[in-house]
Amino acid sequence: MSFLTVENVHHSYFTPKSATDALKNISFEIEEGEFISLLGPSGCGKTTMLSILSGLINPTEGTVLIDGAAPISLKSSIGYMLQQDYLFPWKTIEENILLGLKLNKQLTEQSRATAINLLKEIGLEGVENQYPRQLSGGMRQRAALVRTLAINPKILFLDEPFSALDYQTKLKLEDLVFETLKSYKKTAVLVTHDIGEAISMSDRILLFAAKPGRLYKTFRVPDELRVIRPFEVRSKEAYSVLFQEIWKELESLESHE
Ligand SMILES: Nc1ncnc2c1ncn2[C@@H]1O[C@H](COP(=O)(O)OP(=O)(O)OP(=O)(O)O)[C@@H](O)[C@H]1O
Repeated sequence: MSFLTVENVHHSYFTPKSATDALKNISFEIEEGEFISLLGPSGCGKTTMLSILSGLINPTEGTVLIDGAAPISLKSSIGYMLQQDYLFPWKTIEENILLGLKLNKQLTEQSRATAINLLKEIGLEGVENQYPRQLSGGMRQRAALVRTLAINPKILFLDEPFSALDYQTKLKLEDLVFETLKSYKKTAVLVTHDIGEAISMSDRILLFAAKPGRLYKTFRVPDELRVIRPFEVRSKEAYSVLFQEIWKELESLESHE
């Protein structure tokens, strides 16, 4: 059995006057250590899918299993990286990165040392006693990544974590997150609007279509691109070929709306 399985998931949002089919008949699997991107036009259900995968909402129908368990039962071992870093401004970086461990009752001398070491690995040595406002946006997102990794999550959900950053910082952070997740062999699901980001970071890309939200097509990123860092991927011929292919699919989806 795969590490993560989604079987016949259907989700509708009900209001007193209407029902929206946000997701219809979704099935896919993710292997342990895989990096998957969810890509698609606005309203195709990416956020809804991520909320279901992370146990924030229950699907109207269907099942999700992560390592054999329902997402809701894994709450303390699910990691998030979001568009905003959600660091607490009144806490130091060290207090912020240890927060998840504290909440999960996993804070020990050992886990604290591991978290501080991660901070060093990610290039933030010496900022432990600083406050978030003293750091740049990219540094804060790196601290948020350390806070997430500190709890040693089984899986990470990344919801457009780079979209609020300037272009150069975004490219640098894509590299750093990619290398860090690969070296810790973490399974990750990224929601993004950026085709380039999806190709350069993922093993596979799931393209969703809207109205109703559905899994339209899966793209496997060529092996030659999966073994190099995201920034380098962007200069390869195979990257341009896949970019064009996905671009055309997105255009045809939008023209059918
Ligand atoms: N809480 C809600 N109540 C009612 N309808 C909702 C709710 N959340 C989402 N929807 C609808 O469900 C559909 C899928 O929304 P969702 O936010 O999952 O898509 P998305 O692909 O993440 O969009 P975007 O890229 O714009 O963030 C849309 O039609 C949206 O209007």
